[in-house]
Amino acid sequence: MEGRSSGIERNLEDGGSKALAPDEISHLALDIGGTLIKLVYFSRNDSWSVDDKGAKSPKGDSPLRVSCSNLDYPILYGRIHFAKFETSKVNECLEFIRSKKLLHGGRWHHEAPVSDKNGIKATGGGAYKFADLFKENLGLNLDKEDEMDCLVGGANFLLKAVHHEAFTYMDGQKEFVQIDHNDLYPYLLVNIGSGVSMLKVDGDGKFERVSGTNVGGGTFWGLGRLLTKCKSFDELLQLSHQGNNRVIDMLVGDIYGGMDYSKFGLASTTIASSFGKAISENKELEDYRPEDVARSLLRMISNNIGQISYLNALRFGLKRIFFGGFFIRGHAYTMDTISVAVHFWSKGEAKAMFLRHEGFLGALGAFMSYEKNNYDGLVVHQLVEQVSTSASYSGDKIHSSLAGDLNDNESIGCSVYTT
Ligand SMILES: Nc1ncnc2c1ncn2[C@@H]1O[C@H](COP(=O)(O)OP(=O)(O)OP(=O)(O)O)[C@@H](O)[C@H]1O
Ligand SMILES: CC(C)(CO)[C@@H](O)C(=O)NCCC(=O)O
Repeated sequence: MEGRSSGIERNLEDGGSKALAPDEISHLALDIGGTLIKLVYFSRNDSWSVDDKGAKSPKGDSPLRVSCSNLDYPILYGRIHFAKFETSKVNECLEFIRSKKLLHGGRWHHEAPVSDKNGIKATGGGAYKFADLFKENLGLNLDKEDEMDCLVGGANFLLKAVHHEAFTYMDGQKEFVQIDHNDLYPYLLVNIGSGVSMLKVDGDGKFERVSGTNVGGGTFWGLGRLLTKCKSFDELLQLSHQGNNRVIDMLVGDIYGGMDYSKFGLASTTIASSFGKAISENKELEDYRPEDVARSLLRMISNNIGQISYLNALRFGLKRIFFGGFFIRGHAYTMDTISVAVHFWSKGEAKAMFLRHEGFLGALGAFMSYEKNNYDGLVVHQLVEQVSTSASYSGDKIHSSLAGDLNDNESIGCSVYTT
């Protein structure tokens, strides 16, 4: 995973490697998962400002203020930035935070209580596992937020605040979904990370973790690495593009002599048994093309997750299923497989939807949880624009990111106020 093995940052407004002045950066939040660390922070930017109607005004301090609980706060303009790192290379994350001076930024208006000095919001299992490492290396206290709370907080925030966040994907067609804020709940949130969590979401902070499966993104990457000798997740995904799963999967037609099993709606092309052909042929792993193995594996795991998701949606009578987590990576074949599985099993009743900021739900939830504090809370007042550039960070170099990977080249322009 050359160039991507280090931190990957989206849309560096300052041109990339230059660290922003410390007081321009704040509200750093982390989601430290089993495979990836996701990092989100706000950078203040006075080079543009936007009024309530979305009109831009010239550089300078904003005259706008917002009233909240009888208090008056100045509105600040800037961007929410996203970055990710491999958890196994946590030191690169530490170095990124250090080199970009992310931890000194921040407290604009109030002095934080002494106990909270140098504290940042963090979620995911790594917030526990790496607490000492962050403390020893950066002097940083990880203020732990529950990972499911954060997933739901992040998903609700994105669905309500970001235009064109959710979309369907079927037969190569991507269609953005208009979210009706008054008719968002209930929905099923399926987060496909290393493992998979399924949550029934009924409102802000109102949810239940209804299911999960250990066959998730970690399974795809782990098994795929062993079977194909791929060196990176992106390479494995790329391989799967070129593969043909029918070489390894046993299809209904293979069993039925080329015919459909139409009595039960099973077309001859339906997979009857993932990897099923590998038992009947006198072949070793080396005799299969890694492309075909990668394709079968991706199909097997996506299908399985789609099916379990459908069953859980059925359990609770949910029609909308939103999929997040970095397993998806905006990858057409993955989304198509999940969509077809949901469509097939629900007979078109349930809809699979995907999120543009799929992998950052937890980190955004942790970021939004600053708002809950009664000091130094950050309230996103308005999301203004969506700008894409093709920049990624590795050490102090900028690389261009993978084409089509929405999460690798974005930050969100926004106005905020701090309470
Ligand atoms: N660059 C990458 N390197 C490794 N895995 C990747 C990469 N990009 C996407 N993935 C996939 O994303 C998965 C991790 O997704 P995500 O970051 O959402 O979960 P996590 O937070 O690490 O896991 P968990 O929530 O289970 O602790 C990996 O298991 C892999 O399938
Ligand atoms: C353990 C977590 C929550 C860690 O993020 C995740 O990897 C997961 O949901 N795994 C699936 C566990 C299960 O429900 O079988």
